[in-house]
Amino acid sequence: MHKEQTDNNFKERLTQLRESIDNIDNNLLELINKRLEFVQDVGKLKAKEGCQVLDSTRESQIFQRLLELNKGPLNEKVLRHLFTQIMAASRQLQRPSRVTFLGPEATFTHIAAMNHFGHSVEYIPQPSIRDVFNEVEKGTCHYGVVPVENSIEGAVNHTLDLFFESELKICAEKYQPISHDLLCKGGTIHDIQKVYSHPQAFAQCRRWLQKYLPKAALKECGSTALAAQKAAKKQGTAAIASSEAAHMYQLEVVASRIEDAAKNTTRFLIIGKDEIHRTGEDKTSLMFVTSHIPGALYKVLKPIADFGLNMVKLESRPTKHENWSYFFFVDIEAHIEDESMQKTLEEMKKLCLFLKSLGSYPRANEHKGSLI
Ligand SMILES: C=C(O[C@@H]1C=C(C(=O)O)C=C[C@H]1O)C(=O)O
Repeated sequence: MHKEQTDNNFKERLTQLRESIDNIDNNLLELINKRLEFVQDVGKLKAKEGCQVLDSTRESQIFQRLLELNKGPLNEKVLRHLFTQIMAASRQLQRPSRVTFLGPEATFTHIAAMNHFGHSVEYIPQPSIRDVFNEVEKGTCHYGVVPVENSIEGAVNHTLDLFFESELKICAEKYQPISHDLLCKGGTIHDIQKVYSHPQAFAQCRRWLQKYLPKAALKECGSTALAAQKAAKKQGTAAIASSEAAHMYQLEVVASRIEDAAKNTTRFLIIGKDEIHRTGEDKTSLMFVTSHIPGALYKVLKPIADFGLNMVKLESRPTKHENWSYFFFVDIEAHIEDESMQKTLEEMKKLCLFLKSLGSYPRANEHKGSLI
């Protein structure tokens, strides 16, 4: 076949396919707008009854249903991303919501928040985890996002401690894969004399730094995003931060994925004032203090096993009121409305000096990586 003929065939076929895509897009647009009209009606109903806008239980059920229905080629990650954005736009239409997070912008907490709530909400950074709690408590923001544990470094103690004083509830959890890049304003790796980052990021990239930048001075900062801001101001300096930070602070990525261990993940909590209903795949977080008697912790945990519940986390923190006395934190795979959980709590309460539930919320899957 002549080249001209092949070109014409290609163009014709491309035009046909694109026409089909345009038709689908027109239908999608119409359907999304129809969906939003129903969403507005739901919003009016909720406003009348004084109900909250975000219904995590319903959203989790929507994801479960769509994932079962999906036959591809759309993959799970992209499906989740698309519907996160559609639902975020829906919530925003019912009532504009404000989400606060441990800032500044482009921290991993910000990335986790955007992956959870989508791009349609207003994001407000805070200088500390305590400020995130305060803003949600005061009601200036509807939800807060804070880190609670990292797969390599362990618990974020400050977050755990703040739950003692706070009446806020955990409304959701989010696992965010953490990947570090080396960012700088320009030039090459050979020009870098100083590297800024958060101590945890340094710890996570130790071997890489020893190999490629053994002579660079390492300067600790309060967050990887702050490190990026600093590196943006001076040539010859770099930051270890997210690729999102590169984009936000106009830096170049000199080396990507420089962390020593793959599968580095941080678990974030979404805190707020909502009570989240049962989905069937839930987690409940509890905080308690045991008495100072032999076997106290063993006895308090025993009902969890007796009622056949799965404990997925146990953490301890000093109470700070009395030396060598501890708060314990446990996560259990159940909802507080479950009968087995109710019975477990009844038994545990009898054996604790203090016990409170930090909330029941849908269990997140650790392997639903980030897309944004
Ligand atoms: C539309 C609703 O409000 C919100 C938006 C949802 C959606 O877009 O499907 C689902 C749950 C709520 O977080 C609803 O409650 O049904």
